[in-house]
This record gives sequence, C-alpha cells and structure tokens, in this order.
Amino acid sequence: MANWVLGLTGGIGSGKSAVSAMFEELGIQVVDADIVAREVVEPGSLGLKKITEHFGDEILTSNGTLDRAKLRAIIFADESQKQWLNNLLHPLIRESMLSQLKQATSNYVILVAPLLFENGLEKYCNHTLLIDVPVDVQITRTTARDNVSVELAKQIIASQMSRADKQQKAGDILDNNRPLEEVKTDVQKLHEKYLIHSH
Ligand SMILES: CC(C)(COP(=O)(O)OP(=O)(O)OC[C@H]1O[C@@H](n2cnc3c(N)ncnc32)[C@H](O)[C@@H]1O)[C@@H](O)C(=O)NCCC(=O)NCCS
Ligand SMILES: Nc1ncnc2c1ncn2[C@@H]1O[C@H](COP(=O)(O)OP(=O)(O)OP(=O)(O)O)[C@@H](O)[C@H]1O
Repeated sequence: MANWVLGLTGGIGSGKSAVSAMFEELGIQVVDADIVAREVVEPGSLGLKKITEHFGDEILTSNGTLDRAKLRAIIFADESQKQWLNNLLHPLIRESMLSQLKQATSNYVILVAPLLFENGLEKYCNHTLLIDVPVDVQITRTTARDNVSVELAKQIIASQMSRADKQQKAGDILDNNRPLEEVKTDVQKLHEKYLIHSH
C-alpha cells in the first residue's frame, strides 16, 4: 500500500491536471479533489439532495444533474453561499479522498487539490508540490479553456490563497509557465526524488 502522499496544488488554471497526468504516466496513482467533488454531487447523492433543498430545483439541469455553471456563478458572487457550499461539500470530499488514498498501491500516491493549503489538507501529506504560474497566465488559460469570463476568473482567484503564500508553504515549486516538454523533464526528476523519499 502506498502510504507516502504527495500533495499537489495550485490555483485555478495553473496546470494541476496536466502535471498530474505526467505523474500518472510514470505509474503513480492520483486522487483528484475536483473529480471527487463531482462524485459527491452525483444524482441520488446526499450532497445533491442538500444542494437542491437549499437552492431549489432551479439548480438542476433538465436531466436532473447539478447545473455547475449556475452554481459557480452564485457562489463566486456571494461569499455566504460559497461558505454554505464549502461547509457541505468539503467534509464529504475529504472523507472520500482519504479512503481513496488508503486504497492506492503505487510507490507513492498524489493528492491533487486546488484548496490543499486553504483546507489544511497538507496534514495528510508527506510533502507538497506547487504548480506555479503568474496570475495573468492563470486567467488566460482558464478563460481559454472554460466558458468563464475574465471577471469570474479573477473572482475565483481572489477567493483562493495568494500565490506568494502558497509559494511560502510549498515543499517544491514547479514553474509551469513553460512548454510542457520542459515541465515533463522536471516531473521526471521530481518523481525520482519522491521514489527515494517514499522508500
Ligand atoms: C461551484 C462548482 C459547482 C463549479 O463547477 P465547475 O465544473 O465549473 O468547476 P470545477 O469543479 O471543475 O472547479 C474548477 C476550479 O474552481 C476552483 N474552485 C472550485 N470550488 C472552489 C471553492 N469552493 N473555493 C475556491 N475555489 C474553488 C478550483 O480551482 C477548481 O479547480 C464546483 O467547483 C464546486 O462544487 N465547488 C465546491 C467544491 C470545491 O470546493 N471544490 C474544489 C476542490 S475541493
Ligand atoms: N505549460 C503549459 N503550457 C501551455 N498550456 C498549458 C500548460 N499547462 C497547462 N496548460 C493548459 O492550461 C489549461 C489549464 O491547465 P489544467 O487544466 O491542467 O489546470 P488545473 O490547475 O487542473 O485547472 P483547474 O484548477 O481549473 O481544474 C488547460 O487548457 C491546459 O491544457
């Protein structure tokens, strides 16, 4: 069983998914908070029931799944609604992630979470890695990928820990403001280091 855990973090659009896919190619299992956050609100889940009770049926799409774009617009415009959602989902996400981490069998396992430091999840990690890009690159990449306005991207970034604070807290920092091929070379070096640490 893998019990050495690497916490991988970075703000929205920093490149966590791109970098964690590189570790997966090297045979390392990944538990991704954003994926778990979708599992805990699947149709029939307690999470979705509570959200519907709180926001009404308008928060569902016509086929009964969560309307994520609608909920995103609400919570990043209203701090108290974001707090309500965080209070509901974060314990559910944490519990599910911890059980998935326990089941991992690779040499070490990666916990990917945008809010790793914000939510104190580093206490479950032996080491942390920050995927680091300047804020303007976060905005460019997020707005190019999602149906998100520059204004909303800025609001989401403002709701997360500052880049400087994350740099302070991180064990390692990976500069992702470079071609992915260069990043991959660094990932290979980090992987070798983590293999040694985890033994
Ligand atoms: C609001 C929701 C429905 C929007 O869904 P959507 O598919 O548009 O975005 P997705 O879930 O892929 O998240 C994209 C990014 O937004 C940022 N983000 C999401 N939720 C939060 C939050 N509560 N606080 C700060 N940033 C957040 C993260 O950087 C994340 O990687 C969704 O993000 C959600 O359920 N958020 C609450 C759960 C949560 O905190 N998830 C973050 C991982 S623990
Ligand atoms: N080094 C890079 N060069 C160019 N584009 C990149 C690079 N790294 C990631 N991207 C692109 O930037 C976007 C954001 O990357 P990715 O989805 O990996 O970020 P993320 O941190 O997982 O985002 P989120 O927190 O929003 O889920 C994607 O479209 C991805 O293809």
